[in-house]
Amino acid sequence: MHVDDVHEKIVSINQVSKAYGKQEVLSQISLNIYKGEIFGLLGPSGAGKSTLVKMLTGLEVPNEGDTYLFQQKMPSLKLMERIGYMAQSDALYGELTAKENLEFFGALFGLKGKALQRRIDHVMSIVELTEHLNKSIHHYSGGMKRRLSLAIALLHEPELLILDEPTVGIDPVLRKRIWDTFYELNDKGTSMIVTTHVMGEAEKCHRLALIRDGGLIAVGTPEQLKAQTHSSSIEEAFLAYGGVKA
Ligand SMILES: Nc1ncnc2c1ncn2[C@@H]1O[C@H](COP(=O)(O)OP(=O)(O)OP(=O)(O)O)[C@@H](O)[C@H]1O
Repeated sequence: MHVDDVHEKIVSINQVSKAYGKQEVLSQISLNIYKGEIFGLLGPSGAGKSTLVKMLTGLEVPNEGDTYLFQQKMPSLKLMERIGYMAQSDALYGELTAKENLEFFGALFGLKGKALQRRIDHVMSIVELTEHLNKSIHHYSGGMKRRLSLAIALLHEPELLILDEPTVGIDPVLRKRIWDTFYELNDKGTSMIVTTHVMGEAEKCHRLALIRDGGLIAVGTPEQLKAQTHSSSIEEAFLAYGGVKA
């Protein structure tokens, strides 16, 4: 993280609540995220992580409260160019090849010609799918689809990446490589919000929000969260804050 970036707020979530019918999924969430951070949202399945990140992308709107991205109120179509979003379920065209999918999404972001082809080569090499570029998505495994979704999120070099469980179904060796890439992108100035229920992944974030039953139970650096609860691991800290096993 760059010291100069520390106080530039890129995400502001103010008293946000969301319900689906009678089920309250998010309750009075307030949170700021700063430029240059790799920020993790950690919580068990169903805690509300996906719903929260969908609000940042404009795919969901809160019942109460508001969210700001780059200091502008969401939802806002023009902010979409500045973010790369990787949803939890892959939004890919199964009958197309990986290359055609990348070309489609690249075009949405105004990329074309040689510049687009260069970006496609680059992002496919990051996720180690270069040799599968011309394969139809029907023939991709679940992990390959995840990696392609990540490649698409990286394609237009967004300044903020919002990644919903980016490494689910990805083996540990490639997971490490992908995290190395996250750090490289972060060094070059990309901010990141990553949801996870994997403790080891949470430890890699600069700051974390622990979420349970739609509520924020703690926010801090992994070190702070451990120190405040006299824990030796994030898992222990999460339990100490009243979380259930993530
Ligand atoms: N469109 C929807 N309609 C009704 N209920 C929903 C909808 N989307 C999410 N929910 C419910 O909201 C709760 C939170 O879901 P969400 O996907 O945000 O959790 P999560 O923390 O991302 O979990 P996971 O890690 O399993 O994806 C769950 O109980 C889920 O069933």
